[in-house]
Amino acid sequence: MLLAIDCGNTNTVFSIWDGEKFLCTLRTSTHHARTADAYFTWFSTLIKHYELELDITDVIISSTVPRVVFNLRVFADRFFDCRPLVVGKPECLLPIEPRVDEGTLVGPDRLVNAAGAYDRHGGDLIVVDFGTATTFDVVAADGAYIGGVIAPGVNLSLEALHQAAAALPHIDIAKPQKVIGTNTVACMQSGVFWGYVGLVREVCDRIKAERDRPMKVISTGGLAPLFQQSHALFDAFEDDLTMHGLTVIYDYNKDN
Ligand SMILES: Nc1ncnc2c1ncn2[C@@H]1O[C@H](COP(=O)(O)OP(=O)(O)O)[C@@H](O)[C@H]1O
Ligand SMILES: CC(C)(COP(=O)(O)O)[C@@H](O)C(=O)NCCC(=O)O
Ligand SMILES: [K+]
Repeated sequence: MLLAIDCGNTNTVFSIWDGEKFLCTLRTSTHHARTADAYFTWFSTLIKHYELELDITDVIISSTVPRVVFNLRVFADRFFDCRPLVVGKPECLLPIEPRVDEGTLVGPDRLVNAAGAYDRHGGDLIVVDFGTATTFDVVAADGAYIGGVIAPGVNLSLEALHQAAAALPHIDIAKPQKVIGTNTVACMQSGVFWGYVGLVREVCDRIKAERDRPMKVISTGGLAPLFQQSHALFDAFEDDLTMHGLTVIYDYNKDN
């Protein structure tokens, strides 16, 4: 049984894969100072709720936060007696190497998204991941990650407004009914929500024009559901795309 760990800048997600399906998914906030023992306390307490027969033999980790990897490695070693595969490290093979500028360290989450999306949809894709940052990962016809776009995340944009302007409150994102806000909160939500709809449309159109071919657009990430119904931006929404990519990379390493 595989424990797949996807650590983003905001949230860390653990999923258990039995070779055919995910048995359960647990989410906690990302803290670089969390120890291996603290991970285990949290994990073992929560997992009881699912009443599963667990036999975890392997662990794979993708982390956009380099500092958490040490404690997750200790966690895997101490409690599951295994050496985890860490995406982005030389010993973790990728089904196909990224084609980017030499010396570029691509976020492992983006490599994982590319692998997961290619496995499900084939090539010529754009994966839009609404996480801490909003990333666009471009996948070529052969499945290679060939670059993309990094924009500030939705919540980060709202937080930046609040931090920089004395009269703007801390608010949560929501889809506004109208564009013209008639109060401060509605104005902020409109700017960020409709601004992102425009951002996604413009960036995807330009990527397709630059690649000069039709491309499928897949959305994922914590805030993707909010944009799912918005004006046919996406061909598919897959909230488990990163987790699926981790199982694809794990299988590839087992076989090679
Ligand atoms: N179900 C949800 N509803 C509202 N906001 C969410 C939800 N899940 C995640 N978020 C928010 O979406 C943002 C991105 O979350 P996530 O995709 O987990 O980020 P990351 O992968 O970068 O850690 C965060 O600001 C988080 O607070
Ligand atoms: C762009 C990111 C911050 C997105 O991370 P996330 O929103 O998932 O926490 C992450 O993929 C990253 O740190 N990338 C490194 C730079 C690059 O991918 O080119
Ligand atoms: K992201």
